[in-house]
Amino acid sequence: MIPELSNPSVCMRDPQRVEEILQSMVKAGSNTVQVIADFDMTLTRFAYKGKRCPTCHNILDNSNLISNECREELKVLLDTYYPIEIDSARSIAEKLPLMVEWWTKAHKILVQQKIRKDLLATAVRDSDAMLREGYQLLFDHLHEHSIPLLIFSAGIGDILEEVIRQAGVFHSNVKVFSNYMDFDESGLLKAFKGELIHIYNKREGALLNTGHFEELRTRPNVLLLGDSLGDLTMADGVQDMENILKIGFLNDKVEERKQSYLDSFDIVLVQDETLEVPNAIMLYLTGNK
Ligand SMILES: Nc1ccn([C@@H]2O[C@H](COP(=O)(O)O)[C@@H](O)[C@H]2O)c(=O)n1
Ligand SMILES: [Mg+2]
Repeated sequence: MIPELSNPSVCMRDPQRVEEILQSMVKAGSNTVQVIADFDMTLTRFAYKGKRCPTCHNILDNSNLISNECREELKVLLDTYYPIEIDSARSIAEKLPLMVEWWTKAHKILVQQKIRKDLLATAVRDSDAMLREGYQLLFDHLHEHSIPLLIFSAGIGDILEEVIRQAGVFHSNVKVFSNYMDFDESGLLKAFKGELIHIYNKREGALLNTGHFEELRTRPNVLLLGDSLGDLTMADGVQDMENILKIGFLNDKVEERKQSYLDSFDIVLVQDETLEVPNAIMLYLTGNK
């Protein structure tokens, strides 16, 4: 049906079920579809030429907006908590308080640095952050077809927006739920706004934004893109959902995590740095292929 579903990176627990969901979505029409995507390591690359690409947080960690001492502290946190984030031997319940601990400690350190708002764009420009290959087609195609794209990220909203702005794809159909920085009147970081979003409370984040999902009530068919099992709850605010197709990028610790990803996502993309498969699905749903 979609040749890209035979790519070597594609794994599916139940290809028949994927076909049924796609057919049902095509029948309903692309004007009933919305896309909900995670950002770090989903819309952005996990690695390029063998080197890890940064998350929103890492863009700051690696920048000169923070002191060397702070960089060291953030690195210790990353080295402590990232292995926990991807540890398949621990349950989400066990990991959740540790993830809260990670985000809380990191944000506290960042706030102490009095980061300047006007320097964020330079930090992004100087970083190694990269959207996945095929991003232009995905963003532009969704925009051309007026399909809403919600980017739901436990990263840093201000950085995320800058990444997509600099890539020229922050179109009017894009909405972002994330952790936003709060600056004082002189433009120095003083706090993070609102409720913290970490990788395991996206359901709560979604339910705090019922207004957004209410507006999209006529779009009960969802294409979900994520790289963490926590991303599976990003669509929990969608009202009267009819179909959901869940695509998961499995970037790291592939063998240990493959089975749980296959059990949870409809399509698993193993170490695939491109958006080729989501794009092929998008084109199929909009009748362009
Ligand atoms: N201090 C931190 C905290 C989290 N991260 C990474 O951010 C990712 C979350 O962002 P999403 O867009 O994927 O929701 C998460 O996977 C963490 O690894 C970080 O780098 N530093
Ligand atoms: Mg992610």
